[in-house]
Amino acid sequence: MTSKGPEEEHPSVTLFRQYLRIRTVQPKPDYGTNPTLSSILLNSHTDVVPVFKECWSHDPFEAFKDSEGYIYARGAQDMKCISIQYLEAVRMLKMEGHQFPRTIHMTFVPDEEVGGHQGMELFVQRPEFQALRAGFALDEGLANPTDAFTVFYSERSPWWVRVTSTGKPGHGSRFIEDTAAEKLHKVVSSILAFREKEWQRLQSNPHLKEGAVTSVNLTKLEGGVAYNVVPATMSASFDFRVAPDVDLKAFEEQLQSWCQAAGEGVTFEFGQKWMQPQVTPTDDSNPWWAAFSRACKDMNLTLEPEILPAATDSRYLRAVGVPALGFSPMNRTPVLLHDHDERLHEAVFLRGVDIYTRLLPALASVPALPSES
Ligand SMILES: CSCC[C@H](NC=O)C(=O)O
Ligand SMILES: [Zn+2]
Ligand SMILES: [Zn+2]
Repeated sequence: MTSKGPEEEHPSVTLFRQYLRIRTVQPKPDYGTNPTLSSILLNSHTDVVPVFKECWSHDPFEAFKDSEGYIYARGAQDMKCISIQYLEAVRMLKMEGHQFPRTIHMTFVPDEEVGGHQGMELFVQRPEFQALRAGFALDEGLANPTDAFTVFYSERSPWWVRVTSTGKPGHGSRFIEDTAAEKLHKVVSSILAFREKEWQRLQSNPHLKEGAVTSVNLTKLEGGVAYNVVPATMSASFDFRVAPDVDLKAFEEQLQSWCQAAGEGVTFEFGQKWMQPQVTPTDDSNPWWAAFSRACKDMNLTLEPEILPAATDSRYLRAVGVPALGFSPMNRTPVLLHDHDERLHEAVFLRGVDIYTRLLPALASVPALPSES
């Protein structure tokens, strides 16, 4: 039992012996890092979105691997792949005995898919978060079907808006004026006309990517009690995703004026209203970007920097001053997050581990910033 050679040694014993080799001797313990420098935060969320099981080729929680190597599961792209890739890359680097000036932290947070309000939004306000001293963060991005890799340096601001219209009720057989439905229809038309304008702007400019324009969808209509009763109130809910260069105050005034123009008794409320869009600079003035893009270049990876159309926990990190990049190392992969048959090829997954084993040393070795010296 005790005389086994190294190849047979119990992994717990190996880990114990590795730990013993780190010279954490007081009064100058070598904790393996330069604790005066800010750290690298590798963030991932553990929750996934629901499934329509009957629309899947395989049980979405079985992680079935087909004969070609595609792994089918909810979370295969969003974002259980990345959680394990971080862990595997860090494990490899530790196994090879690497140490870097900056500490690498990993966070596995809940509730991203429902807005992060009980997750990252709270966490960034906690002393435990401050204690991590994060200087830079990596978080999720999206797959890219081409050879290139997409990297997200900002996100659109989610604004969930419910417009409520009130008007004259009455019998369904009559020509009633000033009804809730008629006024709601006007607001819906104004907002959908704006949607069309943004869509055309996106279509007509090949340099613009989806995240650079504002999108909106009508996602809910509520109201009414019976065919022959004109209701006194009706509402429409919209999912706006506001581009980061939009003047948010002016945009809110625009919403106000669409409602006003529809008539009396039309109001709106927010279900979600993000007011702190931030952009992580993607030029060499940002040393984190310089290290990230240089490491990618060294691996011959083509990067496509974009604004994320949706919202992730990166917005909370950026809002408290931690520059963040959204990066899911999945090229040649269709974007299947939240979709039926979400899947990832095992070779793409494994390459992602390799990519992180190159990225992490580069990021964790960024020299002291002017603010850190
Ligand atoms: C705006 S809170 C919801 C966050 C959600 N994130 C991922 O899909 C999204 O709808 O973008
Ligand atoms: Zn996600
Ligand atoms: Zn998601």
